[in-house]
Amino acid sequence: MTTGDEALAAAGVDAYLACESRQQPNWPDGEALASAVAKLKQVPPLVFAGEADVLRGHLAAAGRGEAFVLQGGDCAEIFSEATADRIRNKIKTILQMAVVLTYGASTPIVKIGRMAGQYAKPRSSDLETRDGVTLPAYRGDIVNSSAFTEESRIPNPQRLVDAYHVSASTLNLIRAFTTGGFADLRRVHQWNRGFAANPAYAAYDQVAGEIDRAVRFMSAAGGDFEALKTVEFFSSHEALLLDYERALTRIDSRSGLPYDCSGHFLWVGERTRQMDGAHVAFMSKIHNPIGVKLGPASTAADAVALAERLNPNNIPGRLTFVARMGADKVRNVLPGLVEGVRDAGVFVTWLSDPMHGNTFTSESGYKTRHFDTILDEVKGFFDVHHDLGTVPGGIHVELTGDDVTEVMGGTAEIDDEGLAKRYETKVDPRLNHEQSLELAFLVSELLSQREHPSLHDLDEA
Ligand SMILES: O=C[C@H](O)[C@H](O)COP(=O)(O)O
Ligand SMILES: C=C(OP(=O)(O)O)C(=O)O
Ligand SMILES: [Mn+2]
Repeated sequence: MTTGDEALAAAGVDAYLACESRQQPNWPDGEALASAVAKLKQVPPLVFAGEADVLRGHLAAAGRGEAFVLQGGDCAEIFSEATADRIRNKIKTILQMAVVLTYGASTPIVKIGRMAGQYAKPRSSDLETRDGVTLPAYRGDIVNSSAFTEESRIPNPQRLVDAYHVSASTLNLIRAFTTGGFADLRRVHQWNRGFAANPAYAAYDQVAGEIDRAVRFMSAAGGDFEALKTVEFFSSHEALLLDYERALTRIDSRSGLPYDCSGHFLWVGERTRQMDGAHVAFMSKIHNPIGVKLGPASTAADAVALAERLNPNNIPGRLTFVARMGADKVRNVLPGLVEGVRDAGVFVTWLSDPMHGNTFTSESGYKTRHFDTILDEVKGFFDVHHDLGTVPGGIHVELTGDDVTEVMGGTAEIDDEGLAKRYETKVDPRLNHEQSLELAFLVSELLSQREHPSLHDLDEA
């Protein structure tokens, strides 16, 4: 055992091993798994604990309404798609959305990618059947391959190590794009102008024009555009494979506390958030800002118990709840949860995931979602917070920067037939580039209706 392992064990990080761990692969080769885990315990961390602390502060601000979170990216990242073009398109889309949202929110936008680590997928079934042939389900590139052959579906521990390296190269490019000039506000704004200039998207031209005037005003008033050439961008993924997450956990040299250095922000999924389960046990010991997905069956008691367990010291920004209720349930189920948490006096940042409660199979057999339902769930989320006087802290969406056809609707009116054109996702349907921007313009409008601190208040702060 290495010294690092001893220190982590002493910090209680291994207590999760005594709990039931759902959604883990059946690795057929225990020795190969042990060897992969041993390698991962030696590699450099992907993120620095200090960066995770900075993000915690931003999430706390979002929980108070002083910032707004945009978390987005693939449902399942794919190793072979970690190319410069695809990563650039995704970053570009998120940056474009962020500029539009900044205008509506009049607050900073906290940008978090479901990127550089989103490789493990929980599944509703262990098996998949096609044309009478049944094989183990695809569980994400970190476990097996999506190709429908017996060989491809065998969990291969070498993939844990591959996931680390692909995450490292993705993160490297993200850091380059966001600090090397690509993210310059004026450049991103010009991309948005291009989008809104398309007659099909004329509905957004007025807001794009207002942003244009705001940018010109800043320029005339001597605004510091140099500072707006770089942006902060954080990485996140579902902490599903505990062998991987544990192997990338390190003791922070500054504080002596354990951080999971596979990403800045990690979340527990709807299928693995049991109070007595291994995921909650593991997450309770790491010091990153963390999230928990809450589906429509969640109760206020569940939410409060999770908050007390995962954030016993009630540290602002430590815990984010990501509500994924479904458009038809958000207005009925979410108020009880938000009220329960508020009345218990626990600090939580609330995000809306309008994707996962709104999935259905189209007549032609595609797993899809409809743009209108996605927007309706976000609206419901804002309504609930408005009625309770609480804070809608951000959105969590599945998107890609490419022109795929996976989600129905939007101005381009993708219909069932249209889904076949470019349906590429290996798990859940993603908003394409244009649908993502549309959503940003529409959410920006909702944000602009929120109460804003007056400039006078900002002065006093
Ligand atoms: O991304 C979320 C889940 O992994 C996904 O929705 C599960 O999908 P399934 O029902 O196809 O397994
Ligand atoms: C698995 C996911 O979501 P949930 O846990 O909310 O189903 C996901 O975010 O891809
Ligand atoms: Mn998904």
